Amino acid sequence: MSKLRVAVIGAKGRIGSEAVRAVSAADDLELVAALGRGDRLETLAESGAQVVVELTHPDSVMANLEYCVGQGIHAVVGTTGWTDDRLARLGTALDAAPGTGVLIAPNFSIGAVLTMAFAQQAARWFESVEVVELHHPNKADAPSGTATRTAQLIAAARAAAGSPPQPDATVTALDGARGADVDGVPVHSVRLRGLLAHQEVLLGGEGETLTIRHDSLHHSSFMPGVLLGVRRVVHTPGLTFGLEHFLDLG
Ligand SMILES: NC(=O)C1=CN([C@@H]2O[C@H](COP(=O)(O)OP(=O)(O)OC[C@H]3O[C@@H](n4cnc5c(N)ncnc54)[C@H](O)[C@@H]3O)[C@@H](O)[C@H]2O)C=CC1
Ligand SMILES: O=C(O)C1=N[C@H](C(=O)O)C[C@H](O)C1
Repeated sequence: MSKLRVAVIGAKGRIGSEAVRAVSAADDLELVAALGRGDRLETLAESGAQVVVELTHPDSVMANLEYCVGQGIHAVVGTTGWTDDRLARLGTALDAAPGTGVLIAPNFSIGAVLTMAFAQQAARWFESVEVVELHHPNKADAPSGTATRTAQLIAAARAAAGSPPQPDATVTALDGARGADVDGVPVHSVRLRGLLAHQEVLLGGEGETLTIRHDSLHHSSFMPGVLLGVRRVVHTPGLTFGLEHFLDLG
């Protein structure tokens, strides 16, 4: 059986270099291109890439994806920075490229995907919920894509359950003291040398709290999700947002 031809953009980065290793080691995949900043996107089409793994920077990802989708190359995207406007732009590009699939995964690690699912499930049962994400200090953005998505899912679950706004009588003396507001859920970002990627969802009710915590301790934690995405995206036209759609979470 012929191997799936895969390219990585952002190949010298923290997660990109791990993806290059993981794709190269997979028996059913062939690494046909590994692009860094300044390399020509045309290399992707010339190499015959069927799937691109995009792991660059929020400032780069749109142009890279518009090129790939325009060429009918499927994409698995870990890069952050997704807004409704950007998703709409990508949707328009995909409409013009029927058969092409793009997976955007705010987080490729199974533990992080489960954290989001558990938080969504728990959200309606607690009065209060806050998200704390903790990352290495070289991270491009804050809050993390995972924390933003987690907060959005929690807010949607609370809205569906008819939950009232969270109790909070605080008068803040300094801007930012209560974190960023994502759909009514406070999100706090910590940047600390020594960390990689971590998240806590804190839920509070009468006389009890529940903490859901996930830690990515190495970039290898993201690779099973990247490889699953590569194998599945070629059979999944259109836009898929979230790796959970490729997992059977029961
Ligand atoms: N979804 C997930 O599970 C994960 C997502 N990420 C996200 O992936 C992105 C990259 O993260 P890191 O690897 O830590 O960053 P990094 O800075 O270590 O690597 C990014 C690489 O992309 C390159 N690059 C930037 N623009 C480019 C372009 N136009 N063409 C080709 N290469 C380009 C940079 O030169 C750099 O080598 C971030 O948005 C981060 O949040 C990171 C880890 C896991
Ligand atoms: O930049 C990172 O490192 C990570 N970025 C993603 C995010 O913003 O959620 C995923 C993971 O947290 C690691």
